[in-house]
Amino acid sequence: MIVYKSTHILSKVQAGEVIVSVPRRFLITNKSLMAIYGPHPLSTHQLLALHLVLLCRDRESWWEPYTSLLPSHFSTMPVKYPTELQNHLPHSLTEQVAQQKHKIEEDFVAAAKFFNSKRDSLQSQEPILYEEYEWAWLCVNTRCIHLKTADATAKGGNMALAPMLDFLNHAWDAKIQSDFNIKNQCFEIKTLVPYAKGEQVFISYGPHDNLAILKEYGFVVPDNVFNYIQLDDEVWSLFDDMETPEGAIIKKQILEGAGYSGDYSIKKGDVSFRLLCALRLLALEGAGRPGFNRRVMQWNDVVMGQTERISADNERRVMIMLQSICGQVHEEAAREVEELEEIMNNNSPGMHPFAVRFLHSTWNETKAIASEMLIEIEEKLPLIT
Ligand SMILES: C[S@@+](CC[C@H](N)C(=O)[O-])C[C@H]1O[C@@H](n2cnc3c(N)ncnc32)[C@H](O)[C@@H]1O
Repeated sequence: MIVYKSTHILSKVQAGEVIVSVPRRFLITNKSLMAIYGPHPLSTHQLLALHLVLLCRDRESWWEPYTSLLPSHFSTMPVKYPTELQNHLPHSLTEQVAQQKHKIEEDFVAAAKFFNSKRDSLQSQEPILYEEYEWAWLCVNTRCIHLKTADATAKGGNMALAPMLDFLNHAWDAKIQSDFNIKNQCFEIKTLVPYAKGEQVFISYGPHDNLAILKEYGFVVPDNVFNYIQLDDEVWSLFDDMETPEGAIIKKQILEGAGYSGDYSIKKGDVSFRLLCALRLLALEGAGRPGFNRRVMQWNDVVMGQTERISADNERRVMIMLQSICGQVHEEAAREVEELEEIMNNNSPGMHPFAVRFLHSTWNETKAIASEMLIEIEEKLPLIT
């Protein structure tokens, strides 16, 4: 069972009011931990996770009211999915999740080594187990704040745990400001909109699409305006399918040289300019043959914003290529939606129902974006003259 904790307003709040304020002495930072552990070779994330492990082991800890409210598991995070579910992740996420797993493993080794070197001076004598460190690492990942003030001793970013503040949930459209207030020495969250008594307060964890939220925090939000579809794999295979091997190399080098290699995407009703640039170049004929350089100059004019298009024919070919890519993505997403529905209906053991539901939702969103794009292309194609 997921225990979803959230923060609600006790009495009416005006826009501009501070809604959460965590005094410096309650922030768990690299500096505050150095006072306990001394100089150390760890990144702040590695050390915060180790500290959480040790805090949770200490039943007498002053922090028990805080640690007892931390999540009991992270089964909705892709890094914790069973293999059967991981096989349904979009390609763009598979590699990132593998990297995250590798990072946790590396951090565990570094933290365990440091702990062993300090074991005599620390009360906790039992060796650190991977499972408990992974849990603590994910707690830090899903709950830390990033302080803007520079701390030269903090490696890998000036992160901190801010107890209380980390019970605030995310909404992509939350309107807040957060910063450390040097006057009163508190980390504060100010709301930019009013709240009525009893309403849940949200903050924004950043302008993330649902796949990024799923990977870093293990949930998704409805109607996320930051959703998009990454299409690099599809674009590169189109280059290989439509060009001779030499032509593909020439065109990929042109994209590289112009700074337009990769990061191709579409979102609701919008094709990224980078993707259009790549497809416009792919639609140019005769790579490496006479006259090609002149056509590349025309392409360059469009890239630089000096003209809007190369030709009607080029635009039409771009639309047809986009149609083929979106068709492919739509087909894959529809298949994944069906397969995940089957998994949901079968109540597969070892799979958290919310994990399946969230992943299903991301594929449904991909399907919807691709489907809308296909309708738009259908309408646009006959109008290109
Ligand atoms: C900083 S904590 C927020 C407090 C959290 N709800 C708790 O129970 O401790 C971040 C975690 O809260 C959950 N969360 C935050 N915003 C959410 C939302 N809009 N919908 C569902 N879960 C959310 C996710 O599990 C995420 O990893």
